Amino acid sequence: MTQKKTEIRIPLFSAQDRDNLRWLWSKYLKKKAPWLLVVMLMVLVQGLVYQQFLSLTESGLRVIFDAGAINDLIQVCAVVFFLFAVRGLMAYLVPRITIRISNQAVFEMRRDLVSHMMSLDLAYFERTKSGEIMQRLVGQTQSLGAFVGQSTANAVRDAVTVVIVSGYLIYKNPILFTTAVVVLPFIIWVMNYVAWRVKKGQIEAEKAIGNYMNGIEETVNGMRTVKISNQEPMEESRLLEGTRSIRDLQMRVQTTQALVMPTIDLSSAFVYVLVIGGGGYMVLNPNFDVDGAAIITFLLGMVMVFDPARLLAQYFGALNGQMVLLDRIRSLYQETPTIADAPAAVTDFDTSGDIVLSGVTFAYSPEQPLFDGLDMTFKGGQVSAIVGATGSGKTTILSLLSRLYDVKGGHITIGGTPIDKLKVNKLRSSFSVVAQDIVIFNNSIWENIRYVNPDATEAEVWQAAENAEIADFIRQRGDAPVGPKGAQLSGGQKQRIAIARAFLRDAPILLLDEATSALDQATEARIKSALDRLTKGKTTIIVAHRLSSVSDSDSIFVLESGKLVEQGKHDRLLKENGLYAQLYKAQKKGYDER
Ligand SMILES: Nc1ncnc2c1ncn2[C@@H]1O[C@H](COP(=O)(O)OP(=O)(O)OP(=O)(O)O)[C@@H](O)[C@H]1O
Repeated sequence: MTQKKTEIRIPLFSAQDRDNLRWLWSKYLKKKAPWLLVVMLMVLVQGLVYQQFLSLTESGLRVIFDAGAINDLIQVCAVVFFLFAVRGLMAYLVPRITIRISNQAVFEMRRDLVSHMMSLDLAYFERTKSGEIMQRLVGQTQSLGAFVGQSTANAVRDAVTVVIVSGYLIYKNPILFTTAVVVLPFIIWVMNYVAWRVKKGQIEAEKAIGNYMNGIEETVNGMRTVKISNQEPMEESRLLEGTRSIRDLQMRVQTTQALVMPTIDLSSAFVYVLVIGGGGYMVLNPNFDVDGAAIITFLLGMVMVFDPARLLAQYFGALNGQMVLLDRIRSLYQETPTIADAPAAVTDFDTSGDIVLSGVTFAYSPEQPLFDGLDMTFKGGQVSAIVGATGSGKTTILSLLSRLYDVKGGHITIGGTPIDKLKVNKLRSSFSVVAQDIVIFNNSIWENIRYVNPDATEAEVWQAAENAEIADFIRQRGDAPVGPKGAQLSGGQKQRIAIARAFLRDAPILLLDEATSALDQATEARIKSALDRLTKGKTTIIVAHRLSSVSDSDSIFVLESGKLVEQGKHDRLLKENGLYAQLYKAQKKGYDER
């Protein structure tokens, strides 16, 4: 059975579009209303100039046809020149104002987008392509800003001109004008078709551009893997495929938009013929009180209507594409953070107290539950370790403590205070974290360390660097930036920067996730003694695969598939001969065999 292909028509100016426009107006344009009013007045003057020009032309032509006084003709010419000078002045001032308004609106939109983006949960960034975010912050805001500024002002000017000149022509010769507008339904039909196709194409084009930008980011960031796996041709063809689909979609949008001009041109040619024919008939027929000057002026008026009408039609053709951009931009604002300060959030809590997880349930996605009633207590001021197989949920526990994600059930308390009753920034500032995925910025190592505490003194930063055994390397490299994402550094150097950050931050709770896994044993041993000094008296939670590095912890928690299966000190766990003992023996055997 063949499936009938049904095409979903995307509504033009849907309720959503109207709502988006209202939002744009109230958020970014309303406060500029006085300036917009000035623009409107100037635009009105421009339209009136055309009407006056037509009226004066008719008088001038009569002077010529009726062999009138030359002075009258000079007077008409002088006034026409003056009127166009006024129109020229307006044409200069209007863009000056609208460019200011639109660039300011783009600036405010980007500022708000960035600020809103910063408030969003980590989960948003994990499910959204970075290409899409960049596209909103860069291209879409720019394009929309330019459109609402200059293009819309021009469109209003054109609309005013069309209305005023048409009004004048109706007043002068209603019969001829009615004859001329027979083409209107045809123009409306074409415009409707164009607008719908443009909107549909623009939605697909925006998706394609987002995918393309994301592809570039992935390829550039993963160049090491690309090269080592000889996958340059594959990446090249992936990006080529992306550009190809953008080209095809843009061509489709622009080819459709290109229908506007010939439609208007054809319609105008038809109208001119009607006006010359019908107007000529009126002049020749004594039943009509119409002379040659009136018909020439009428024809001139029609030319003056069609030119702005053509631009106006183009504007409406593009407008639907812009509605798509507006919707994309607004959708980012509509993302709401779930991890935020509770209404009566407190700032004071006992950072040295126990960290308790009670009946914690959590899942990254409903299909894959991770914790289902997890109970754990990390004693305040002590060193606890979490061990277990890869994927058992160790890092997730650290993420839940700092509210990078919120628990789905149960609760976590620090010193007796539930963490969701604390101000989020206060909670997070109580942690020094050395994470598995270390983020390094393209700056000097020194600046990278200072990042976690911009108010630190120079001596404090150096002390932290000394503690993390990276100071000599800083002296060697000086202020040289370390490349995007720290590409010019080794894994161990990045890890030492992260450890230096933890020293510099010196927060009351330490979370160390595989903090020394990339270090050679000699460096690890040296850093370990410094870390021991750092962790002294602080609640410390260490996640480690190398069990020998956590064997002296006050308490060791053993996780298996999101469940706490064992807990205790190293010796006791060995005696119990459970999972920990198995893991420990397996690792020891591995070392002994080397
Ligand atoms: N951001 C995420 N979105 C969805 N699933 C995730 C995310 N982070 C981790 N997971 C999944 O949750 C589970 C636990 O991950 P977690 O990183 O906590 O494990 P881990 O014990 O720290 O592992 P490892 O020892 O390999 O670092 C894994 O199955 C992982 O695939």
